[in-house]
Amino acid sequence: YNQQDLDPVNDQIVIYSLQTKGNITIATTSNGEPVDIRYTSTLNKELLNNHFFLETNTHLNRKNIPLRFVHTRGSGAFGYFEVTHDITNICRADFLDTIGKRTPIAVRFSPVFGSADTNRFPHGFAVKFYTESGNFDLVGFDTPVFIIKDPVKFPSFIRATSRNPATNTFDSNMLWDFITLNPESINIFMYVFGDSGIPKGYRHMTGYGIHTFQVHNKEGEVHFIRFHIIPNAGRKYFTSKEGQQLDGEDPDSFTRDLYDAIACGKEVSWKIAVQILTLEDLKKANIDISDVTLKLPLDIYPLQPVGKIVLNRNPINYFAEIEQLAFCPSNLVRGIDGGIDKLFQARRFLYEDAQYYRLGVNKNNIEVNYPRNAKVHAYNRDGEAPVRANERNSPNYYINSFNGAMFSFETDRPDLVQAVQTPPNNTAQIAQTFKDMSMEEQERLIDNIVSSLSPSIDFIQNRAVKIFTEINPDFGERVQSGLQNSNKTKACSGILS
Ligand code: HEM
Repeated sequence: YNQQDLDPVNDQIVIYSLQTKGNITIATTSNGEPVDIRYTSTLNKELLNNHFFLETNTHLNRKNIPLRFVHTRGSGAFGYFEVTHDITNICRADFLDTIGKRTPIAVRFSPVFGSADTNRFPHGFAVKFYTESGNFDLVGFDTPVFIIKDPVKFPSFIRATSRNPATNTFDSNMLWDFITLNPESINIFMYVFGDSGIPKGYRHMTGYGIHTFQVHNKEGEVHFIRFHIIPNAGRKYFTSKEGQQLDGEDPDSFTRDLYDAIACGKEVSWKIAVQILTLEDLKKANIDISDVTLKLPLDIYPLQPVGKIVLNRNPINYFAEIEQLAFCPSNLVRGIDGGIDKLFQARRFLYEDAQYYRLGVNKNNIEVNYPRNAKVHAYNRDGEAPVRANERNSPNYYINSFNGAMFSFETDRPDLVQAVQTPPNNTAQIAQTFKDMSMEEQERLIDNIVSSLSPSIDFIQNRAVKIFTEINPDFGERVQSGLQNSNKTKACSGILS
């Protein structure tokens, strides 16, 4: 075969064989003992003396680790971030300090729920920057807003959008009960049910950091930014029909497209830009700038370019490099102080907790998570593998008198501002989003809402229509008429003939 004629995804294993000359090595047990070919058949033989048989089977029994309970399926790749514009006047992070400077990155894209890439729900866009002062993780979505403002509602949202505990099916009553009892969530669903709900593959997907991050410069002055990640391949989307068709034909279509594009040497890149606000802007704004259910108006706070991200390497081993990737909003670097809202505060420790359960307490010692460009000494030792060199023979406590690692002191490091958070209030923004859509776009939005809402019970539908009417009477009326014309599920209609 000629490698140029082979498909990077379909023929990966064939390409591997072309790139290797003969068998790569002798097969051994994990202990390094060569496995005799006679051990590969066990018929009429003593099993307990066959270490190969025992090891391959008992290892298989332990193959799976806990999955991420959200964003379970994902695709990832590696590359670099390059600074294209100077923002040292607002942020002292060293990976941003020189135009042209490159920092290695890992990226993972993920549908929040479901088993298909084309699922009409938000998608995750998470970037790990391996900077010289530790890893910075930007863990965002493809929507500019989040579902809720108060983190105490997060578990309920996850449960309401998960399978019904009795029927084990997705449940329209649960979803729309949650949405209508927490109407601030409608802002994100304007994107989910709107034209930007299903990106045309990850290369065309936009990313948003969503939170308002506090940053500071060398003088200790604070500013506030929102991150936007804009695809150079252009923002493109699938319609519901296209998405459903692709879901049936190839649930891995985005994963395949990303892998293929990188393997075929296509430019896979995004621009990173930020909206910048001063402390004064924050104080005088007539909206809660820290509210993750609100986007910040681009005409008032325009985008300032910062850099670009380029993906140019596919994972060599999916489990090692993507499944074990662990993004944490608490992975911040000097100069980026973090989101100023309560939801970000919750995320700071809940990701860490999830990953202790999923990957173990030494998750940052796993190669793909290790802050490889920084010098690490955390005064953490022992625990579940991997422990790397376990901080060798250095002193294991602080403060100590024996040349153990010392703490730094950054003069002018500002405290995180305490945003006063009001109850969510984003109706005006939702109304504006609806108004800004063309008639055809509104039609598609309403069709998608109706198809999701129509299996719900009447009182939930009525509650939804009331909220849509409050947003815009025409919106409410059109959802209601769509519901009247839809075929509501009848009793026992799920039985296949
Ligand atoms: C209270 C609010 C939230 C909580 C408690 C929460 C919790 C979690 C947890 C526990 C995980 C799995 C982590 C792991 O096992 O590696 C996760 C994944 C993720 N979350 Fe959140 N989340 C919240 C809000 C958000 C928001 C606002 C965004 C976007 C701005 C977001 C984006 C993501 C992404 C992209 C992933 C997948 C990361 C990956 O690819 O590994 N989450 N979330």
